[in-house]
Amino acid sequence: MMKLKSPPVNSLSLELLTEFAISLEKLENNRACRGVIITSSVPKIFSSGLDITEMCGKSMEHYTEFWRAVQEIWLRVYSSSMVTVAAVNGSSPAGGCLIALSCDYRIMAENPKFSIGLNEAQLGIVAPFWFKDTFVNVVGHRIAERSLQLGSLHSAPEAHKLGLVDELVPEEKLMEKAAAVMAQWLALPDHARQLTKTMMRKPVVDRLVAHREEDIKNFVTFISKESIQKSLRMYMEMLKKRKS
Ligand SMILES: CC/C=C\C/C=C\C/C=C\C/C=C/C(=O)SCCNC(=O)CCNC(=O)[C@H](O)C(C)(C)COP(=O)(O)OP(=O)(O)OC[C@H]1O[C@@H](n2cnc3c(N)ncnc32)[C@H](O)[C@@H]1OP(=O)(O)O
Repeated sequence: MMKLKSPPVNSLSLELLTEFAISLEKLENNRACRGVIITSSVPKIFSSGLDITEMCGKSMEHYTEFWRAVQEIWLRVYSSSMVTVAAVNGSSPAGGCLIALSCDYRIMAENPKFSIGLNEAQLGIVAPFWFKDTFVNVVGHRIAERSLQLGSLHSAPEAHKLGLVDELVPEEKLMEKAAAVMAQWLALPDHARQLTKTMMRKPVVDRLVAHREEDIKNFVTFISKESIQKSLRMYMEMLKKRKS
């Protein structure tokens, strides 16, 4: 099991992304490990998505390093040879949702206060093509398009209805259910499951691998724009105001 632990809200900072990638690599290289459940040890939050402070007021070099780390974590989770189950035990916007979408199966706590989705448009930013592709592969083109254009965050019941999560279970049953799903998936021979996963996911993975440097350049150019920086600063202020 891998538990995200970066209070208060599990923002995906460069440090957390780097630790996450190292942990995944260790598991991937351990032949005895055939599956991983990804969850959070922060109450009510799976992950608040990418750490917005990493994308605000920093240098081009920093944005480059940060975006490479974001790409890396997606490539590792999405193309993992292990069975990956997301036990979504709290809200999961944007980058947090991407982590869950990249797993093989998603189980969410059936708490209507928890929400999940790719809400980038609400921040005035655009989900990159590989976020979009991952989303489309889970919910289909029409639902993904509407949800992305509106930057929707869906309540747990709504997310289940849309197919964004596979199952809802009472919060106290989440880990038990995740373990049962893992056992079901691990009952199959690894090689057949792995080859099938690769067949389904390879085109999307290859697309980023082929355009990785261009994607970094696009991100750095986009995020460095003063209008985008202003949107991000306003969003952070809104988060702080909402609190007080
Ligand atoms: C042409 C295109 C080319 C390339 C692509 C270009 C761009 C694409 C770039 C990036 C994609 C972005 C992906 C992302 O993931 S952006 C992050 C989106 N996340 C969110 O919108 C979530 C925001 N947070 C919340 O809604 C709430 O915090 C949450 C529901 C998670 C928890 O609520 P709660 O009431 O429990 O806590 P808060 O008081 O709100 O937060 C505590 C504390 O944490 C700070 N915070 C929250 N989220 C973040 C974050 N994602 N990053 C950094 N900091 C965050 C919040 O401000 C509070 O701080 P403080 O007031 O100092 O205590």
